[in-house]
Amino acid sequence: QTATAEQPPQPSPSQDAIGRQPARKRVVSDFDFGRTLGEGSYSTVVEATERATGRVYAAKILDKRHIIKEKKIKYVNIERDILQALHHPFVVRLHYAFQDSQSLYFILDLAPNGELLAWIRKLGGLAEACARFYLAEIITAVEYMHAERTLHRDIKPENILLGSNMHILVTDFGTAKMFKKDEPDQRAYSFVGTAEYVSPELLTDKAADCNSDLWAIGCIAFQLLTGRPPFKGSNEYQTFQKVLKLDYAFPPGVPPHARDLVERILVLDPASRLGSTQRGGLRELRAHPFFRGLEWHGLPAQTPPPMAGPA
Ligand SMILES: C[C@@H](Nc1nc2c(c3cc(-c4cn[nH]c4)ccc13)C(=O)N=C/C2=C\CC1CC1)C(C)(C)C
Repeated sequence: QTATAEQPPQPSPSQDAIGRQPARKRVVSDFDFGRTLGEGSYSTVVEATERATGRVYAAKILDKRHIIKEKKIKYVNIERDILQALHHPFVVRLHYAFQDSQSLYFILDLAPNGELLAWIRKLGGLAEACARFYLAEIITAVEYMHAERTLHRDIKPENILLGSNMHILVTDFGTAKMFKKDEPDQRAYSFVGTAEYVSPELLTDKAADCNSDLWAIGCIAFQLLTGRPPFKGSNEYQTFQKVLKLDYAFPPGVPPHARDLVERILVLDPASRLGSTQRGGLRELRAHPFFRGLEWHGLPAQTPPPMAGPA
């Protein structure tokens, strides 16, 4: 198409105003699938390179027959809808979704620096400045989800990934719950999370709400500081007993402010937890002395402190 002097080139009908291609439906053959990154209960996550652009993503692949046999279709649709609805720098983004005869494919952000859990294990916990920074990012991400009427319900260090810039990407919404605007009872009754992070109220009256995600944040805070979750039994039942009895202890060397923050969150009565919905929500955590000096605004634009283990 040649542009004459007086007539600028008109974008051809297949191009939109600024010459961009409209988003074309992707198919399996658009991608080369590579190494396995993680295994979920009903899915595998592998590296996926888009042939046309060379862009590298993560592909969550679900076997359709297995999903149908296990009656998980509802959960898969819930996860896709929630991933499509959430837009935040600290939440993994869904770029494309498609299927072939055997599988469903979700094409998502790749988190090249893997799971936060791997870093905690490698370093035996994080230095106070790192624990502060990453706890603040986790609180920011969960606060955003709660503002979008979404409970994650399975927050844990293996679901908190690290992007190439070492900021967090929260993932695994297969067990999340998004409430409708006018839904009166913002509590969910259908799922129990991972034993080490499950809240006492979920074990006693099966009801999970924002305060249950807050409890998990308290468990993660302990683990960031000490390298291990607060409640860990030799089996799931033992772990549940420890949770119900608030049976945990700090190892020596945890700074007093950090210890105080954990102790104010890991409270059996959900409403009495620092950051509970009854006390005004997660924003209450920002004022705690442990976060003194941290700039809460613009975390995605800040440079994370270099990953380091406890002194
Ligand atoms: C939590 C998940 N594990 C993972 N899910 C995702 C990863 C991921 C990456 C590494 C990794 C990268 N480098 N080294 C390790 C290790 C585990 C990963 C990623 O990059 N992008 C999106 C992901 C998930 C999105 C999808 C849930 C919606 C489980 C264990 C369930 C498979």
